[in-house]
Formats: sequence, C-alpha cells, structure tokens
Amino acid sequence: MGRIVFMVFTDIKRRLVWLHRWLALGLAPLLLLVTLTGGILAFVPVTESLAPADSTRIDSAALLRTINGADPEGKATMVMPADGGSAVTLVRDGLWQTYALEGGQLLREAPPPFDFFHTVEGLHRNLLIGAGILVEIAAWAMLAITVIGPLLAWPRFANSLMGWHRVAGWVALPLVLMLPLTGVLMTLGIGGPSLPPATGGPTTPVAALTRAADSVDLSDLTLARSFRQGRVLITTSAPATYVATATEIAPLTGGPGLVRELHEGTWAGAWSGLLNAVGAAVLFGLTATGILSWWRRRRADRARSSDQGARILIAHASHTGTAAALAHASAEALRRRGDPVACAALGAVDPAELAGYETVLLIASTTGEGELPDSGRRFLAALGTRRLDGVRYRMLALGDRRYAHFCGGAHRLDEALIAAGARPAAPMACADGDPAATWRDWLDAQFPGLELGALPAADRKLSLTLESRTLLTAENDDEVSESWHIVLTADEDLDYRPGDLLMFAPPGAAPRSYSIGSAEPRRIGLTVGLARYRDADGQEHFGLASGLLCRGLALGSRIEAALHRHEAFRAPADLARPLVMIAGGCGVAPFIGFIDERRGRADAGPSWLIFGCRKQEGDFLHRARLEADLADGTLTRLSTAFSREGERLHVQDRMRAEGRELCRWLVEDGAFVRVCGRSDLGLGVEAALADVLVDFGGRTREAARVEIEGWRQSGRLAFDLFG
Ligand SMILES: Cc1cc2nc3c(=O)[nH]c(=O)nc-3n(C[C@H](O)[C@H](O)[C@H](O)COP(=O)(O)O)c2cc1C
Repeated sequence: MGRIVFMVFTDIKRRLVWLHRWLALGLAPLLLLVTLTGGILAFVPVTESLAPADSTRIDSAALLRTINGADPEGKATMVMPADGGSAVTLVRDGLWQTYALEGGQLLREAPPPFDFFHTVEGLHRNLLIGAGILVEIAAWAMLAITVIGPLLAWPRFANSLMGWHRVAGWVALPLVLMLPLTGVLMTLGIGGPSLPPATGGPTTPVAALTRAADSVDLSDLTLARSFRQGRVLITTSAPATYVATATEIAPLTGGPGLVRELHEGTWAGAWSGLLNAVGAAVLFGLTATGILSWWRRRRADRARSSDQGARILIAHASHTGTAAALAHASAEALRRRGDPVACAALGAVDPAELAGYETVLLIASTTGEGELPDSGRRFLAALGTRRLDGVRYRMLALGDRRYAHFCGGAHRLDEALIAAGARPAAPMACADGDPAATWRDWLDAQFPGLELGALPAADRKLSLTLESRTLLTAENDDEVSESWHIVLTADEDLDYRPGDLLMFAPPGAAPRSYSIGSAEPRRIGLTVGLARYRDADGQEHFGLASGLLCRGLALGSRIEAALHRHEAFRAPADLARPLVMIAGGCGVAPFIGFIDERRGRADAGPSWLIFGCRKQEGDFLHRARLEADLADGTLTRLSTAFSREGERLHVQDRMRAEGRELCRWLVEDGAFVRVCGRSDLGLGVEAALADVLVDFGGRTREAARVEIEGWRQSGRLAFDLFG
C-alpha cells in the first residue's frame, strides 16, 4: 500500500516537474520580458514619490474656452496643462498640440515625446503590438509555475544554480506569488475600482471637462484622458480622481483597488514599489536560473559530437583519457579538412551503427592486467552474438611493453570484432608508451597529409622525495588490508589536479598507477593499499611498488615516477557544480584531493562522499580528517557503509538507502558523480544509480539507463576502477 501511494506521488511529481519546466521554457522570452518590464515599472511609485508635488494652478475658465475652441468635435483623447499652467496640451490623432490659454493660439505641434516608463508599460501590457492576450497567458503560466515550484523541493540550500533557485523561490514566495496572482486577477477584472456604469454612450475629455466644471475644481487639473468603455478619467493634484460618463461625474473613492495597488506597488508609495521591484527581480532570476541550469544539463548530456552526414566514425576506449584525447584530436583534424565526423566513446556506440560508416577508426588502450577499459567492455557486452559482416575498421592500440599483456585490451577487441564478421582494413598499430608518433603514422596511412593540431601532453617524468608515511588502518586486524597515506614532495611546482595519476615503476617492473589525492603544487598525497600475496610455499610477499612505498623505502628516499593527466576523472573545473564522490576502500584516494581543492573556496558547491569499507574502527581511511572536513563544511555530507559489521552494508546499499537525497542531487542539482574503487564497484554503483532514478526520480528502467549513459558520455559520471 505504502509503495503504491509512493508511486502515485512520484508520478504526480514527475508531471509537475514536466509542467514547471516546459511552461517556463516554452514561454521563456515572454516571461523574461514581462518580469523585466514589471521590475522597471515598480520604480514608478519610487520616482513619483521623489518628484516635487505638482502645484501648477490653472485658470479653469480659460482652459474650457481654449479646449472647446481648439477641439470643437471632441476628438482629443487626452488633455493636460502645460508650460506651468499657461497652456494646455491636447493629444489628437497621435499628435501633441499645445495651445496658449490666453488667446488660444496653437503654440506647437509635435509627435508624442518619448516617455520611458510609458513605453515600458506598453511592453508590459501588450508588448507594444496590442498582444495583451499573450501577457495574460504569461501571467497564468507564471502563476502555475510559482505554485508548482515549492511543491517540488524543500528550501534546502546548496551553493549551486539550482540551490539558489530553490532557496530564492522559497524565501521570496509571498512576493513571487503575489505578482502573477494580482496580474491574473486584474485580467479577470477582480478587485479593481468600482466604476459608474457607462450609460448614455461614450464621452470625450473635452466634453467631460466642460460638464465637470460645475462640480470639480479644475484649477487643480493634472490630466483628463479617455478611459475604459467610453468613460473619461479626470485626475487633479488635490489629490482626487473622478470618472466621467456621458451622464454623470463621480469621484473615484475606492482608489485603484487593492489588487491593482499590490500589483503596481503603489499601496505604500516608494517602499511598496521597491518591494515589487525585488519580487520582479526574483521572478526574473528564477526564470533565468531555471533556463540556464536546464541548458547546462542538456549541453553536458549531449557531449557526443556527431556532424551531419558523417561517414567517418572515431570511437575510443580509454581509461585515463589518452585514447579519448587522440580520438578528439583526430576528429578535429578531419573537421578542419572539411570531413564530417562522429566521435564517441566506444561504450556509447551501438554495434549496429558501425555498418553505417565508410570508415571506422578505433583507438583502444589497455588497463589492469591486459584489460579493455570500461567503455570497451560495455561495447563488447552490447555486441554479444550480433554480426558485423561487411564492417571494415582500423585500430590504434595504446599500451606499455612493461606490462605482461602488451596492448592486451585492443587485442581482445580485435578478436571480438573479427569473430563477429568485421575485418581490419589495416594491421593494428600498437603504441608503446608515448603514443604521439604511432598515432601520426596511423592517421597518415589512412589520410595522407592530414594536418594535425596540438597533441595531448605526454606523461611528465618526476623525481620525488618520500616525505611521510602514516598508517591509516588498524594494526593486527587480519580482516582489513593495510593502507598508508604517503606524502611525496617535488623540487618544483607541479601542474596537476587531484585524480591525476602518479605512475611509479620500480626497476624491472611495469608501472603502477596511484590516484593523486592532494591539491598542493609541491606535495603529492597518495593512499596506497599494501598488496600482499603468498607463494606456493606459503611465504608472504608484498607487491613491488606498494611494498616499496609502504614498507621498503626509508623516509627521505628519492623515487622516479611520471605524472599522468587523467582529465576524464578530474572534478569539474567549475567547483560550484555539486559533486558526489563514491569510493570503496583505497578508492577514497583522489577524493581526499577533491575535498582539499574545495577547502576555503567560497564558490565551491556542495560535496558528498559515500564511502564503503569493512570496519569503522578498522579501515575507515582518513576518518578523522573527513569528519573534520564535514564539521567545518568543506565536505557537505558524508555517508558510510561497513561490510563486516553492523548491518553489513556496501556502498550500493547506502546509495539506495539515501536514494531520495541522492536523486535530488543528481536530478535537481545536476551533480557530477565520480566513482573510484575496485572494478566490481563500478557495476554495483551503476545499478544503484539506476535504482535511485527509478525509485525516486520516477524514471522507467529504460529512461534511467539512457540518462546514465548520457551522463557517462558527457563526463558528468566518470569511473576510476582498478584491480
Ligand atoms: C593501471 C594501468 C594498467 C595498465 N595495464 C596495461 C597492460 O596490461 N598492458 C599494456 O600494454 N598497457 C597497460 N597500461 C598502459 C596504458 O594502456 C597506456 O598508458 C595508455 O596510453 C593509456 O591510455 P588511456 O589514457 O587512454 O587509458 C596500463 C596503464 C595503467 C594506468
């Protein structure tokens, strides 16, 4: 029962989100214009309160003589004193004609002077083209949007575009609701002034003033103008306003009515005007931030680049970004030459697509022990037993001969493609280490003379000093694996960001990569798990690289290493974007640096670490500093899962348990997600993300899958998996 209620609620919420978003996006230009002009008009009462009171007095007998002489047919739609009370202006046939009260001669005739507020008012009322109906639609839409908005999210602050959108919407709710509500009431004629019935046909300003002379002191006149349904509105500086019909003249006692006063901000002079200006500014800001955040998400989710009519596909399977960078550089070079190209991660390519391209270029690296990177594995899973007969491809393999299975990942891909019926159009090109030269030759063989742009930077060689080593795990507990915090210092400033990799290759061994978890230019912090294994005789050995770092090397020793940029896994350069970090065990390594990078930065958005390990007292790595980061706000949220005690939870269970909040971060705030840990964590996290979108975001399974795939392609979701 509870589940059914929840599903109904989720469904309603999904529809409301849809309505809120598409009403705002569909009418965006109109809403922005109406709120902007409304905000400007809110300054009218402010300027009026600052202007000196009009004390012009006018000779009423001369006024009546002049206007009747000048406009015997009563065509003028507006009459107002001019030149300090010595003249009168009549507005007739779109012209402003000013007559002297003494003598009645025409002094000047001109088109209407430009009146800023009047023009803005025209825009606000009917877009200056008589389209009042569009403005009425905008008022209704805005009312619906502002009523729905607060139903979608609590006022939970987050330093992100949507965080501000939510909080501003809630804090200014009365104002934000009042403006469109009063606008809608005005379109319905509710709450306006009570006017005498327009009996006896229409009247004109000149006729009305002539008849009013008996009952109204016209020496205080400021304006007489045609008004609704043939009436005339007579305003005096007394201050008093009268409404004239063809048969009667009545003072407008109730003022313009509360609804109009609220809408125009005139109920308390300058102050109410300023209040409305704030309300209109918030409405404008809400519309703008809503649109901007939607556009940002859309742009990020469509990062796969595909030109119209592309006949060339370049697909990459990359772990740390080199293959991806080469693929993009190839695509750019071909585009500069005028060739339309599609460029995508292999995991985002449907195997059936390959047959649609004349040229298929594949760039695949190798990770782990001869493994294909994640993206390539996804492609192989999608390929299954499908056939690719007729497909011709060219493969560039990236690898490093120091590993046991040189270019093992690309070979696996090659074998699977051949087994499916595809054929290589040329022998596979294999790059050992820095791939620049091999990449050039490989491209040149297919596209002779192609101009190549800047190449991705090769790994930078470093000489570092082992500064300190701190044990992060409990001693004498066989259930947890020993991990250390290692700090290495450089002699010069290094250009890196947390999440980049330190490649450490002890003599004679393949390099091991360690995710960098620091953000200082001369210090590199690593979280290293000590690899242990027993040989056939039961003798215990340590992994070569981790053994040296954690046990073997003395403090102060020099080590040679290389710095490898891992662009795809770095946190977004815009630190304001909310960030969810999901780690298993030593996978917390880069996140220590991600958090450091946000420390003391007022512009940093919220961050959430979901961390899983075995035991709270055993291998909750960096516990003290993470708790301190949480306390001082550097880290916004910290969730843990312990697999060997209590409820025995894994990270995925924790994600589901906090699914409602996680969904909010992902869907409403457009949070970036970074996942780091052993390879099995990747699949588990992806399944949990899908569950969260289905259970709390109202997505169907298929929609969740497509959305997550979009995040991967755009870089909003990235994995760094090892082992
Ligand atoms: C953790 C790790 C494991 C690797 N394993 C292998 C391997 O088994 N065989 C190989 O030839 N190269 C291996 N390499 C080297 C990479 O394939 C090579 O550096 C490549 O240029 C990386 O490309 P990418 O940045 O697109 O992932 C490994 C590199 C790393 C970081």
